[in-house]
Amino acid sequence: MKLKALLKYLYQYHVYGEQNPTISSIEMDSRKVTKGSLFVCIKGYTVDGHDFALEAINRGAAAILAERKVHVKDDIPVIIVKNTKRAMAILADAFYGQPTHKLHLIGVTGTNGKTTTTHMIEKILKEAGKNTGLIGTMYIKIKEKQYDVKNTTPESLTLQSMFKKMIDENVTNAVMEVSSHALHMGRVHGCDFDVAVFTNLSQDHLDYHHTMDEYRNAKGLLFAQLGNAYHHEKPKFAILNGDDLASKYYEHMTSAHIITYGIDAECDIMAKNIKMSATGTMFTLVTPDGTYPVQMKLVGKFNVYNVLAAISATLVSGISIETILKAVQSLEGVRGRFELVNEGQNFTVIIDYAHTPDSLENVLKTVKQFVDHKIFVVIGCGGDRDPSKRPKMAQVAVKYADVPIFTSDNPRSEDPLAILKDMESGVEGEYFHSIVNREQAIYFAIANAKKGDCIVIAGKGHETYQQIGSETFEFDDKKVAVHAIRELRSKHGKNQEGK
Ligand SMILES: CC(=O)N[C@H]1[C@@H](OP(=O)(O)OP(=O)(O)OC[C@H]2O[C@@H](n3ccc(=O)[nH]c3=O)[C@H](O)[C@@H]2O)O[C@H](CO)[C@@H](O)[C@@H]1O[C@H](C)C(=O)N[C@@H](C)C(=O)N[C@H](CCC(=O)O)C(=O)O
Ligand SMILES: Nc1ncnc2c1ncn2[C@@H]1O[C@H](COP(=O)(O)OP(=O)(O)OP(=O)(O)O)[C@@H](O)[C@H]1O
Repeated sequence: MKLKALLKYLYQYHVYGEQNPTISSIEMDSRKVTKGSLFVCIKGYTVDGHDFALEAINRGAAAILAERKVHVKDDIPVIIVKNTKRAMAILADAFYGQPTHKLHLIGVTGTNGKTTTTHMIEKILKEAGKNTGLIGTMYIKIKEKQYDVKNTTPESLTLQSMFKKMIDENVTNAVMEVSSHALHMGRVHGCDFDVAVFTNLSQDHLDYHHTMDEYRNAKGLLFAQLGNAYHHEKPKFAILNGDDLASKYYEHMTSAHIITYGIDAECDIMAKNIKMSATGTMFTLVTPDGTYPVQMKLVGKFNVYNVLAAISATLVSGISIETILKAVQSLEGVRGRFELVNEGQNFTVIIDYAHTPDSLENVLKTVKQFVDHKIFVVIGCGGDRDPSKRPKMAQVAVKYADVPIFTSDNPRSEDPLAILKDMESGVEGEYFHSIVNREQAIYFAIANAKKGDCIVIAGKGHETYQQIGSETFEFDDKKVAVHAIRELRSKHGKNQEGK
Protein backbone atom coordinates (compact mmCIF):
# COMPACT_ATOMS: atom_id res chain seq x y z
CA MET A 1 0.00 0.00 0.00
CA LYS A 2 1.32 3.48 -0.86
CA LEU A 3 2.05 5.82 2.06
CA LYS A 4 -0.22 8.58 0.75
CA ALA A 5 -3.14 6.15 0.34
CA LEU A 6 -2.64 5.06 3.93
CA LEU A 7 -2.47 8.60 5.27
CA LYS A 8 -5.93 9.37 3.86
CA TYR A 9 -7.34 7.52 6.88
CA LEU A 10 -5.77 9.94 9.37
CA TYR A 11 -7.61 13.09 10.43
CA GLN A 12 -4.78 15.44 11.34
CA TYR A 13 -1.10 15.11 10.54
CA HIS A 14 1.87 16.89 9.06
CA VAL A 15 4.34 15.26 6.69
CA TYR A 16 7.97 16.23 6.26
CA GLY A 17 9.26 14.82 2.96
CA GLU A 18 7.74 14.36 -0.47
CA GLN A 19 8.28 10.67 -1.17
CA ASN A 20 5.43 8.22 -1.50
CA PRO A 21 6.99 4.82 -0.79
CA THR A 22 5.15 1.52 -0.79
CA ILE A 23 4.62 0.44 2.80
CA SER A 24 5.35 -3.26 3.28
CA SER A 25 4.49 -3.46 6.98
CA ILE A 26 3.75 -1.29 10.01
CA GLU A 27 6.01 -1.84 13.01
CA MET A 28 6.19 -0.30 16.48
CA ASP A 29 9.34 -2.22 17.45
CA SER A 30 12.51 -1.17 15.65
CA ARG A 31 13.81 -4.73 15.99
CA LYS A 32 11.03 -6.00 13.76
CA VAL A 33 11.52 -3.40 11.00
CA THR A 34 12.35 -4.72 7.54
CA LYS A 35 12.71 -3.02 4.16
CA GLY A 36 9.71 -0.80 3.42
CA SER A 37 8.25 -0.75 6.98
CA LEU A 38 6.47 2.26 8.41
CA PHE A 39 8.03 2.60 11.87
CA VAL A 40 5.77 4.03 14.56
CA CYS A 41 7.57 5.80 17.43
CA ILE A 42 5.76 5.20 20.71
CA LYS A 43 6.70 6.83 23.99
CA GLY A 44 6.42 3.82 26.27
CA TYR A 45 6.56 3.35 30.01
CA THR A 46 10.12 2.10 29.96
CA VAL A 47 11.70 3.58 26.81
CA ASP A 48 10.85 6.12 24.14
CA GLY A 49 10.37 4.62 20.66
CA HIS A 50 11.47 7.95 19.13
CA ASP A 51 15.00 7.03 20.20
CA PHE A 52 14.90 4.03 17.84
CA ALA A 53 13.91 5.92 14.67
CA LEU A 54 17.43 5.96 13.31
CA GLU A 55 17.88 2.25 14.01
CA ALA A 56 14.60 1.62 12.15
CA ILE A 57 15.85 3.59 9.15
CA ASN A 58 19.09 1.63 9.16
CA ARG A 59 17.03 -1.55 9.02
CA GLY A 60 15.19 -0.28 5.93
CA ALA A 61 12.16 1.65 7.24
CA ALA A 62 10.53 3.64 4.41
CA ALA A 63 8.73 6.16 6.64
CA ILE A 64 8.43 7.21 10.27
CA LEU A 65 5.30 8.08 12.26
CA ALA A 66 6.18 10.20 15.29
CA GLU A 67 4.90 12.73 17.80
CA ARG A 68 7.87 15.05 17.26
CA LYS A 69 10.41 15.61 14.56
CA VAL A 70 13.10 12.95 14.66
CA HIS A 71 16.45 13.18 12.95
CA VAL A 72 16.58 10.72 10.12
CA LYS A 73 17.94 10.80 6.58
CA ASP A 74 16.49 13.79 4.68
CA ASP A 75 14.66 11.81 2.02
CA ILE A 76 12.65 9.63 4.45
CA PRO A 77 9.10 10.91 5.05
CA VAL A 78 8.33 11.68 8.71
CA ILE A 79 4.65 11.99 9.61
CA ILE A 80 3.87 13.94 12.77
CA VAL A 81 0.67 13.24 14.70
CA LYS A 82 -0.50 14.17 18.20
CA ASN A 83 -0.75 10.59 19.46
CA THR A 84 1.11 7.84 17.62
CA LYS A 85 -0.69 4.98 19.43
CA ARG A 86 -4.10 6.20 18.27
CA ALA A 87 -2.87 7.03 14.77
CA MET A 88 -1.25 3.58 14.57
CA ALA A 89 -4.60 1.95 15.39
CA ILE A 90 -6.27 3.73 12.49
CA LEU A 91 -3.42 2.95 10.10
CA ALA A 92 -3.31 -0.69 11.19
CA ASP A 93 -7.03 -1.03 10.50
CA ALA A 94 -6.54 0.49 7.03
CA PHE A 95 -3.36 -1.47 6.28
CA TYR A 96 -5.02 -4.82 7.03
CA GLY A 97 -8.05 -3.94 4.86
CA GLN A 98 -10.46 -2.94 7.65
CA PRO A 99 -11.07 -6.56 8.65
CA THR A 100 -13.60 -5.81 11.41
CA HIS A 101 -15.99 -4.38 8.79
CA LYS A 102 -16.21 -7.92 7.44
CA LEU A 103 -16.67 -9.60 10.83
CA HIS A 104 -19.54 -9.62 13.27
CA LEU A 105 -17.63 -8.27 16.27
CA ILE A 106 -18.77 -8.39 19.90
CA GLY A 107 -16.73 -6.44 22.48
CA VAL A 108 -17.05 -7.16 26.19
CA THR A 109 -15.94 -4.66 28.83
CA GLY A 110 -16.37 -4.45 32.62
CA THR A 111 -14.28 -5.04 35.73
CA ASN A 112 -15.16 -8.72 36.19
CA GLY A 113 -16.53 -11.44 33.98
CA LYS A 114 -15.01 -10.48 30.61
CA THR A 115 -13.10 -13.73 30.08
CA THR A 116 -16.01 -15.85 31.28
CA THR A 117 -18.60 -14.01 29.18
CA THR A 118 -16.50 -14.03 25.99
CA HIS A 119 -16.04 -17.80 26.35
CA MET A 120 -19.79 -18.25 26.85
CA ILE A 121 -20.46 -16.20 23.71
CA GLU A 122 -17.89 -18.20 21.75
CA LYS A 123 -19.53 -21.45 22.84
CA ILE A 124 -22.99 -20.24 21.74
CA LEU A 125 -21.65 -19.03 18.38
CA LYS A 126 -19.97 -22.39 17.82
CA GLU A 127 -23.20 -24.19 18.68
CA ALA A 128 -24.81 -22.08 15.92
CA GLY A 129 -22.21 -23.42 13.48
CA LYS A 130 -20.21 -20.18 13.16
CA ASN A 131 -16.48 -19.98 12.58
CA THR A 132 -15.27 -18.01 15.58
CA GLY A 133 -12.38 -15.88 16.77
CA LEU A 134 -11.75 -14.94 20.41
CA ILE A 135 -9.36 -12.35 21.85
CA GLY A 136 -8.72 -12.02 25.57
CA THR A 137 -6.60 -12.44 28.68
CA MET A 138 -5.93 -16.14 28.16
CA TYR A 139 -5.12 -16.25 24.45
CA ILE A 140 -6.16 -15.30 20.96
CA LYS A 141 -8.09 -18.17 19.45
CA ILE A 142 -8.86 -18.53 15.75
CA LYS A 143 -11.26 -21.42 15.34
CA GLU A 144 -9.43 -24.03 17.48
CA LYS A 145 -5.87 -22.69 17.27
CA GLN A 146 -4.54 -20.67 20.20
CA TYR A 147 -1.91 -17.93 20.14
CA ASP A 148 -0.12 -16.48 23.19
CA VAL A 149 -0.92 -12.94 24.31
CA LYS A 150 0.78 -10.30 26.47
CA ASN A 151 -2.29 -8.15 27.03
CA THR A 152 -6.01 -8.69 27.54
CA THR A 153 -6.59 -6.38 24.58
CA PRO A 154 -3.48 -6.42 22.40
CA GLU A 155 -1.86 -3.41 20.79
CA SER A 156 -3.62 -2.39 17.56
CA LEU A 157 -1.01 -3.90 15.21
CA THR A 158 -1.44 -7.36 16.72
CA LEU A 159 -5.17 -6.87 16.98
CA GLN A 160 -5.75 -5.88 13.36
CA SER A 161 -3.33 -8.47 11.98
CA MET A 162 -5.22 -11.14 13.93
CA PHE A 163 -8.55 -9.89 12.61
CA LYS A 164 -7.09 -10.11 9.09
CA LYS A 165 -5.97 -13.68 9.85
CA MET A 166 -9.51 -14.45 11.00
CA ILE A 167 -10.90 -13.19 7.68
CA ASP A 168 -8.32 -15.28 5.77
CA GLU A 169 -9.47 -18.34 7.74
CA ASN A 170 -13.16 -17.71 7.05
CA VAL A 171 -14.07 -16.61 10.55
CA THR A 172 -17.39 -14.78 10.53
CA ASN A 173 -17.92 -13.99 14.22
CA ALA A 174 -15.39 -12.60 16.67
CA VAL A 175 -15.69 -11.81 20.35
CA MET A 176 -13.13 -9.91 22.37
CA GLU A 177 -12.39 -8.56 25.82
CA VAL A 178 -11.93 -4.82 25.74
CA SER A 179 -9.92 -3.53 28.69
CA SER A 180 -10.24 0.00 30.02
CA HIS A 181 -6.50 0.48 29.37
CA ALA A 182 -6.98 -0.42 25.71
CA LEU A 183 -9.91 1.95 25.37
CA HIS A 184 -8.02 4.76 27.04
CA MET A 185 -4.87 4.21 24.97
CA GLY A 186 -6.86 3.91 21.73
CA ARG A 187 -5.78 0.31 20.94
CA VAL A 188 -9.26 -0.45 19.55
CA HIS A 189 -9.62 2.71 17.45
CA GLY A 190 -10.83 1.62 14.06
CA CYS A 191 -12.55 -1.55 15.29
CA ASP A 192 -16.08 -1.79 13.95
CA PHE A 193 -17.99 -3.32 16.88
CA ASP A 194 -21.51 -4.62 16.23
CA VAL A 195 -22.34 -5.39 19.83
CA ALA A 196 -20.79 -3.92 22.99
CA VAL A 197 -21.39 -5.65 26.33
CA PHE A 198 -20.96 -4.18 29.81
CA THR A 199 -20.60 -6.66 32.68
CA ASN A 200 -20.07 -4.53 35.82
CA LEU A 201 -17.95 -1.81 37.41
CA SER A 202 -16.09 -2.00 40.72
CA GLN A 203 -12.72 -0.85 41.98
CA ASP A 204 -9.71 -1.92 39.95
CA HIS A 205 -6.80 -0.43 38.01
CA LEU A 206 -6.77 2.88 39.92
CA ASP A 207 -2.97 2.86 39.58
CA TYR A 208 -3.64 3.66 35.91
CA HIS A 209 -6.99 5.49 35.88
CA HIS A 210 -6.53 7.30 39.25
CA THR A 211 -10.25 7.81 40.01
CA MET A 212 -13.35 5.66 39.66
CA ASP A 213 -14.89 8.34 37.43
CA GLU A 214 -11.96 8.15 35.03
CA TYR A 215 -12.08 4.35 35.09
CA ARG A 216 -15.84 4.38 34.37
CA ASN A 217 -15.36 6.93 31.57
CA ALA A 218 -12.67 4.81 29.94
CA LYS A 219 -15.04 1.82 29.75
CA GLY A 220 -17.70 4.13 28.35
CA LEU A 221 -15.54 4.79 25.29
CA LEU A 222 -16.57 1.39 23.96
CA PHE A 223 -20.21 2.48 23.88
CA ALA A 224 -19.37 5.87 22.39
CA GLN A 225 -17.36 4.11 19.66
CA LEU A 226 -20.12 1.59 18.94
CA GLY A 227 -21.98 3.91 16.58
CA ASN A 228 -25.46 4.03 15.42
CA ALA A 229 -28.55 1.85 15.92
CA TYR A 230 -29.53 2.73 12.36
CA HIS A 231 -26.22 1.91 10.70
CA HIS A 232 -27.11 0.83 7.14
CA GLU A 233 -26.70 -2.94 7.14
CA LYS A 234 -25.29 -3.38 10.61
CA PRO A 235 -27.51 -2.14 13.43
CA LYS A 236 -25.49 -1.71 16.63
CA PHE A 237 -26.43 -2.97 20.09
CA ALA A 238 -25.30 -1.97 23.56
CA ILE A 239 -25.92 -4.74 26.10
CA LEU A 240 -26.01 -3.22 29.58
CA ASN A 241 -26.25 -4.70 33.07
CA GLY A 242 -29.42 -3.07 34.39
CA ASP A 243 -28.44 -3.87 37.99
CA ASP A 244 -25.21 -1.86 37.75
CA LEU A 245 -25.48 1.90 38.20
CA ALA A 246 -22.77 2.63 35.62
CA SER A 247 -25.15 1.40 32.89
CA LYS A 248 -27.22 4.57 33.29
CA TYR A 249 -24.12 6.50 32.41
CA TYR A 250 -23.29 4.36 29.35
CA GLU A 251 -26.87 4.67 28.06
CA HIS A 252 -26.12 8.32 27.41
CA MET A 253 -22.85 7.59 25.65
CA THR A 254 -24.28 5.58 22.78
CA SER A 255 -26.73 5.93 19.95
CA ALA A 256 -26.97 2.14 19.52
CA HIS A 257 -30.03 0.03 20.43
CA ILE A 258 -29.92 -0.58 24.17
CA ILE A 259 -30.78 -3.98 25.62
CA THR A 260 -30.63 -4.36 29.39
CA TYR A 261 -30.21 -7.58 31.35
CA GLY A 262 -30.40 -8.23 35.07
CA ILE A 263 -31.82 -9.99 38.07
CA ASP A 264 -33.14 -7.24 40.35
CA ALA A 265 -34.06 -4.23 38.19
CA GLU A 266 -36.74 -4.44 35.49
CA CYS A 267 -34.75 -5.34 32.33
CA ASP A 268 -35.34 -6.58 28.76
CA ILE A 269 -33.68 -9.93 29.53
CA MET A 270 -34.02 -11.26 33.08
CA ALA A 271 -33.30 -14.27 35.25
CA LYS A 272 -36.06 -15.11 37.74
CA ASN A 273 -36.59 -17.92 40.27
CA ILE A 274 -32.87 -18.63 40.52
CA LYS A 275 -32.10 -21.93 42.23
CA MET A 276 -28.52 -22.87 42.94
CA SER A 277 -26.89 -26.06 44.13
CA ALA A 278 -23.24 -27.02 44.48
CA THR A 279 -23.36 -28.58 41.03
CA GLY A 280 -25.33 -26.09 38.99
CA THR A 281 -27.89 -23.34 38.58
CA MET A 282 -31.46 -23.23 37.31
CA PHE A 283 -33.50 -20.13 36.50
CA THR A 284 -36.32 -18.85 34.34
CA LEU A 285 -35.13 -16.71 31.48
CA VAL A 286 -37.52 -13.88 30.69
CA THR A 287 -37.15 -12.25 27.27
CA PRO A 288 -39.51 -9.95 25.34
CA ASP A 289 -40.43 -13.01 23.20
CA GLY A 290 -41.14 -15.55 25.93
CA THR A 291 -39.91 -17.31 29.07
CA TYR A 292 -37.66 -20.35 29.06
CA PRO A 293 -36.26 -22.70 31.72
CA VAL A 294 -32.46 -22.58 31.85
CA GLN A 295 -30.13 -25.11 33.40
CA MET A 296 -26.37 -24.77 33.60
CA LYS A 297 -23.47 -26.45 35.33
CA LEU A 298 -21.90 -23.18 36.52
CA VAL A 299 -22.58 -21.80 39.99
CA GLY A 300 -22.64 -18.32 41.51
CA LYS A 301 -24.95 -15.36 41.01
CA PHE A 302 -22.12 -13.68 39.09
CA ASN A 303 -22.28 -16.46 36.50
CA VAL A 304 -26.01 -15.85 36.09
CA TYR A 305 -25.09 -12.26 35.16
CA ASN A 306 -22.40 -13.50 32.78
CA VAL A 307 -24.76 -15.91 31.06
CA LEU A 308 -27.49 -13.26 30.77
CA ALA A 309 -24.94 -10.98 29.08
CA ALA A 310 -23.92 -13.79 26.72
CA ILE A 311 -27.54 -14.69 25.93
CA SER A 312 -28.42 -11.03 25.22
CA ALA A 313 -25.37 -10.49 23.00
CA THR A 314 -26.02 -13.61 20.93
CA LEU A 315 -29.79 -13.02 20.65
CA VAL A 316 -29.17 -9.60 19.07
CA SER A 317 -26.59 -11.29 16.82
CA GLY A 318 -29.37 -13.36 15.29
CA ILE A 319 -28.79 -16.69 17.08
CA SER A 320 -32.00 -18.59 17.87
CA ILE A 321 -33.04 -19.02 21.50
CA GLU A 322 -33.12 -22.82 21.05
CA THR A 323 -29.47 -22.86 19.97
CA ILE A 324 -28.49 -20.51 22.80
CA LEU A 325 -30.20 -22.61 25.47
CA LYS A 326 -28.64 -25.81 24.14
CA ALA A 327 -25.17 -24.25 24.33
CA VAL A 328 -25.79 -22.82 27.82
CA GLN A 329 -26.78 -26.23 29.13
CA SER A 330 -23.39 -27.67 28.22
CA LEU A 331 -21.24 -24.68 29.26
CA GLU A 332 -18.08 -25.71 31.07
CA GLY A 333 -16.11 -23.38 33.33
CA VAL A 334 -13.09 -21.51 32.04
CA ARG A 335 -9.59 -22.49 33.24
CA GLY A 336 -8.87 -20.81 36.59
CA ARG A 337 -12.43 -19.55 37.08
CA PHE A 338 -14.04 -21.46 39.94
CA GLU A 339 -11.98 -24.46 38.86
CA LEU A 340 -12.12 -27.49 41.13
CA VAL A 341 -8.97 -29.43 41.96
CA ASN A 342 -9.98 -33.00 42.47
CA GLU A 343 -7.32 -35.40 43.70
CA GLY A 344 -9.77 -37.52 45.65
CA GLN A 345 -9.18 -35.47 48.81
CA ASN A 346 -12.01 -35.10 51.33
CA PHE A 347 -12.12 -31.29 51.18
CA THR A 348 -12.80 -28.95 48.27
CA VAL A 349 -10.09 -26.92 46.54
CA ILE A 350 -11.12 -24.13 44.15
CA ILE A 351 -8.74 -22.10 41.97
CA ASP A 352 -10.22 -18.73 41.07
CA TYR A 353 -8.96 -15.65 39.26
CA ALA A 354 -10.76 -13.25 41.64
CA HIS A 355 -8.34 -10.36 42.11
CA THR A 356 -10.67 -7.47 42.90
CA PRO A 357 -12.54 -6.99 46.20
CA ASP A 358 -15.82 -7.36 44.36
CA SER A 359 -14.98 -10.61 42.55
CA LEU A 360 -13.42 -12.11 45.71
CA GLU A 361 -16.60 -11.29 47.60
CA ASN A 362 -18.73 -12.93 44.89
CA VAL A 363 -16.70 -16.10 44.92
CA LEU A 364 -16.60 -16.40 48.72
CA LYS A 365 -20.33 -15.65 49.01
CA THR A 366 -21.03 -18.41 46.51
CA VAL A 367 -18.82 -20.87 48.41
CA LYS A 368 -20.53 -19.95 51.69
CA GLN A 369 -23.88 -20.98 50.21
CA PHE A 370 -22.74 -24.59 49.83
CA VAL A 371 -20.05 -25.17 52.46
CA ASP A 372 -21.05 -25.91 56.05
CA HIS A 373 -17.48 -26.44 57.20
CA LYS A 374 -14.50 -24.09 57.35
CA ILE A 375 -13.58 -21.86 54.42
CA PHE A 376 -9.90 -21.11 53.82
CA VAL A 377 -8.84 -18.42 51.38
CA VAL A 378 -5.32 -17.89 50.04
CA ILE A 379 -5.02 -14.42 48.58
CA GLY A 380 -2.37 -11.84 47.67
CA CYS A 381 -2.28 -8.48 45.92
CA GLY A 382 -0.15 -7.46 42.95
CA GLY A 383 2.82 -5.15 43.26
CA ASP A 384 3.03 -1.98 41.12
CA ARG A 385 -0.76 -1.95 40.99
CA ASP A 386 -3.44 0.05 42.81
CA PRO A 387 -2.38 -0.21 46.52
CA SER A 388 -5.76 1.00 47.82
CA LYS A 389 -7.20 -2.38 46.81
CA ARG A 390 -5.01 -4.23 49.35
CA PRO A 391 -6.76 -3.52 52.69
CA LYS A 392 -10.13 -4.04 50.96
CA MET A 393 -9.13 -7.47 49.65
CA ALA A 394 -8.01 -8.41 53.17
CA GLN A 395 -11.32 -7.18 54.63
CA VAL A 396 -13.32 -9.32 52.21
CA ALA A 397 -11.14 -12.36 52.99
CA VAL A 398 -11.59 -11.89 56.74
CA LYS A 399 -15.33 -11.25 56.41
CA TYR A 400 -16.12 -14.47 54.53
CA ALA A 401 -13.35 -16.95 55.32
CA ASP A 402 -12.74 -18.76 58.60
CA VAL A 403 -9.04 -19.06 57.79
CA PRO A 404 -7.76 -16.11 55.71
CA ILE A 405 -4.19 -16.58 54.52
CA PHE A 406 -2.47 -13.55 53.00
CA THR A 407 0.38 -14.21 50.62
CA SER A 408 2.14 -12.92 47.47
CA ASP A 409 0.72 -12.47 43.98
CA ASN A 410 3.16 -10.96 41.46
CA PRO A 411 4.93 -8.52 43.82
CA ARG A 412 6.92 -7.19 40.83
CA SER A 413 9.26 -4.38 41.93
CA GLU A 414 7.66 -4.01 45.38
CA ASP A 415 8.74 -5.63 48.63
CA PRO A 416 6.32 -8.57 49.15
CA LEU A 417 6.37 -7.98 52.93
CA ALA A 418 5.33 -4.35 52.42
CA ILE A 419 2.37 -5.50 50.29
CA LEU A 420 1.35 -7.88 53.08
CA LYS A 421 1.57 -5.00 55.55
CA ASP A 422 -0.82 -2.97 53.34
CA MET A 423 -3.26 -5.89 53.35
CA GLU A 424 -2.94 -6.36 57.11
CA SER A 425 -3.62 -2.65 57.73
CA GLY A 426 -7.24 -3.26 56.69
CA VAL A 427 -7.88 -5.98 59.27
CA GLU A 428 -6.02 -4.99 62.43
CA GLY A 429 -7.02 -7.10 65.40
CA GLU A 430 -8.69 -9.76 63.23
CA TYR A 431 -7.67 -13.41 62.85
CA PHE A 432 -5.55 -14.18 59.77
CA HIS A 433 -2.24 -15.71 58.69
CA SER A 434 0.43 -14.00 56.61
CA ILE A 435 2.75 -16.34 54.72
CA VAL A 436 4.79 -14.45 52.16
CA ASN A 437 5.79 -17.52 50.11
CA ARG A 438 2.76 -18.47 48.01
CA GLU A 439 3.71 -22.12 47.76
CA GLN A 440 4.02 -22.35 51.56
CA ALA A 441 0.69 -20.55 51.95
CA ILE A 442 -1.04 -23.14 49.75
CA TYR A 443 0.69 -26.00 51.57
CA PHE A 444 -0.40 -24.51 54.91
CA ALA A 445 -4.05 -24.39 53.80
CA ILE A 446 -3.98 -27.94 52.48
CA ALA A 447 -2.19 -29.30 55.55
CA ASN A 448 -4.79 -27.76 57.84
CA ALA A 449 -7.99 -28.48 55.94
CA LYS A 450 -10.30 -31.10 57.44
CA LYS A 451 -13.02 -33.21 55.87
CA GLY A 452 -15.76 -31.02 54.31
CA ASP A 453 -13.71 -27.80 54.40
CA CYS A 454 -13.19 -25.65 51.32
CA ILE A 455 -10.00 -23.88 50.23
CA VAL A 456 -10.25 -21.03 47.72
CA ILE A 457 -6.89 -20.21 46.15
CA ALA A 458 -7.63 -16.85 44.63
CA GLY A 459 -6.05 -14.22 42.44
CA LYS A 460 -3.98 -16.06 39.83
CA GLY A 461 -6.49 -18.33 38.15
CA HIS A 462 -5.02 -19.59 34.86
CA GLU A 463 -1.71 -17.74 35.30
CA THR A 464 1.33 -19.99 35.37
CA TYR A 465 3.88 -17.51 36.63
CA GLN A 466 4.89 -15.34 39.53
CA GLN A 467 6.60 -12.02 38.83
CA ILE A 468 9.15 -11.22 41.54
CA GLY A 469 11.43 -8.24 41.00
CA SER A 470 12.15 -8.09 37.29
CA GLU A 471 12.06 -11.88 36.94
CA THR A 472 9.22 -14.20 36.00
CA PHE A 473 9.16 -17.61 37.66
CA GLU A 474 7.01 -20.57 36.73
CA PHE A 475 4.17 -20.87 39.26
CA ASP A 476 0.84 -22.59 38.85
CA ASP A 477 -1.63 -22.59 41.79
CA LYS A 478 -3.25 -25.76 40.51
CA LYS A 479 0.01 -27.68 40.16
CA VAL A 480 1.13 -26.57 43.62
CA ALA A 481 -2.21 -27.61 45.13
CA VAL A 482 -2.11 -31.03 43.43
CA HIS A 483 1.48 -31.53 44.56
CA ALA A 484 0.65 -30.53 48.14
CA ILE A 485 -2.33 -32.89 48.33
CA ARG A 486 -0.29 -35.79 46.95
CA GLU A 487 2.76 -35.09 49.10
CA LEU A 488 0.78 -34.79 52.32
CA ARG A 489 -1.10 -37.93 51.47
CA SER A 490 2.04 -39.95 50.87
CA LYS A 491 3.69 -38.52 54.02
CA HIS A 492 0.87 -38.88 56.47
CA GLY A 493 -1.88 -40.77 54.69
CA LYS A 494 -3.80 -37.55 55.33
CA ASN A 495 -6.75 -36.18 53.39
CA GLN A 496 -7.91 -39.50 52.04
CA GLU A 497 -11.59 -40.20 51.97
CA GLY A 498 -12.71 -41.51 55.34
CA LYS A 499 -9.59 -40.52 57.33
C1 LIG B 1 1.74 0.06 30.68
C2 LIG B 1 1.49 -0.52 29.34
O1 LIG B 1 0.41 -0.53 28.83
N1 LIG B 1 2.57 -1.09 28.76
C3 LIG B 1 2.43 -1.67 27.44
C4 LIG B 1 3.51 -1.09 26.56
O2 LIG B 1 4.77 -1.39 27.13
P1 LIG B 1 5.83 -0.24 27.44
O3 LIG B 1 5.14 1.09 27.52
O4 LIG B 1 6.64 -0.67 28.60
O5 LIG B 1 6.76 -0.26 26.15
P2 LIG B 1 8.32 0.13 26.13
O6 LIG B 1 9.14 -1.08 26.40
O7 LIG B 1 8.54 1.36 26.95
O8 LIG B 1 8.57 0.48 24.59
C5 LIG B 1 8.12 1.68 23.97
C6 LIG B 1 8.21 1.52 22.50
O9 LIG B 1 9.58 1.39 22.10
C7 LIG B 1 9.70 0.29 21.22
N2 LIG B 1 11.08 -0.25 21.24
C8 LIG B 1 11.62 -0.73 22.38
C9 LIG B 1 12.91 -1.27 22.37
C10 LIG B 1 13.63 -1.30 21.15
O10 LIG B 1 14.77 -1.78 21.05
N3 LIG B 1 13.03 -0.82 20.03
C11 LIG B 1 11.79 -0.29 20.05
O11 LIG B 1 11.28 0.13 19.01
C12 LIG B 1 8.66 -0.70 21.71
O12 LIG B 1 8.31 -1.67 20.74
C13 LIG B 1 7.49 0.26 22.01
O13 LIG B 1 6.75 0.54 20.85
O14 LIG B 1 3.42 -1.65 25.28
C14 LIG B 1 3.52 -3.11 25.25
C15 LIG B 1 3.39 -3.55 23.80
O15 LIG B 1 2.17 -3.19 23.27
C16 LIG B 1 2.41 -3.70 26.10
O16 LIG B 1 2.48 -5.10 26.09
C17 LIG B 1 2.56 -3.18 27.50
O17 LIG B 1 1.54 -3.72 28.30
C18 LIG B 1 1.99 -4.21 29.57
C19 LIG B 1 2.42 -5.67 29.45
C20 LIG B 1 0.87 -4.08 30.59
O18 LIG B 1 0.94 -4.68 31.64
N4 LIG B 1 -0.14 -3.32 30.31
C21 LIG B 1 -1.30 -3.19 31.21
C22 LIG B 1 -1.32 -1.84 31.90
C23 LIG B 1 -2.54 -3.35 30.33
O19 LIG B 1 -2.60 -2.91 29.21
N5 LIG B 1 -3.51 -4.05 30.89
C24 LIG B 1 -4.78 -4.20 30.25
C25 LIG B 1 -5.87 -4.75 31.17
C26 LIG B 1 -5.52 -5.97 31.99
C27 LIG B 1 -6.67 -6.36 32.92
O20 LIG B 1 -7.87 -6.11 32.65
O21 LIG B 1 -6.36 -6.97 33.96
C28 LIG B 1 -4.63 -5.11 29.01
O22 LIG B 1 -5.42 -4.92 28.07
O23 LIG B 1 -3.74 -5.97 29.01
N1 LIG C 1 -19.96 -11.02 36.54
C1 LIG C 1 -19.08 -11.11 37.52
N2 LIG C 1 -19.18 -10.30 38.61
C2 LIG C 1 -18.30 -10.35 39.61
N3 LIG C 1 -17.29 -11.25 39.66
C3 LIG C 1 -17.14 -12.08 38.63
C4 LIG C 1 -18.02 -12.05 37.50
N4 LIG C 1 -17.63 -13.00 36.63
C5 LIG C 1 -16.54 -13.58 37.15
N5 LIG C 1 -16.25 -13.05 38.36
C6 LIG C 1 -15.11 -13.35 39.26
O1 LIG C 1 -13.99 -12.66 38.70
C7 LIG C 1 -12.94 -13.59 38.36
C8 LIG C 1 -12.36 -13.22 37.01
O2 LIG C 1 -13.35 -13.52 36.02
P1 LIG C 1 -13.03 -13.24 34.51
O3 LIG C 1 -11.66 -13.73 34.21
O4 LIG C 1 -14.14 -13.72 33.69
O5 LIG C 1 -13.00 -11.63 34.56
P2 LIG C 1 -12.19 -10.62 33.66
O6 LIG C 1 -13.05 -9.41 33.55
O7 LIG C 1 -11.82 -11.26 32.38
O8 LIG C 1 -10.87 -10.33 34.51
P3 LIG C 1 -9.53 -9.57 33.93
O9 LIG C 1 -9.93 -8.27 33.39
O10 LIG C 1 -8.69 -9.37 35.12
O11 LIG C 1 -8.94 -10.48 32.92
C9 LIG C 1 -13.61 -14.96 38.34
O12 LIG C 1 -12.69 -15.94 38.65
C10 LIG C 1 -14.71 -14.81 39.36
O13 LIG C 1 -14.17 -14.95 40.63
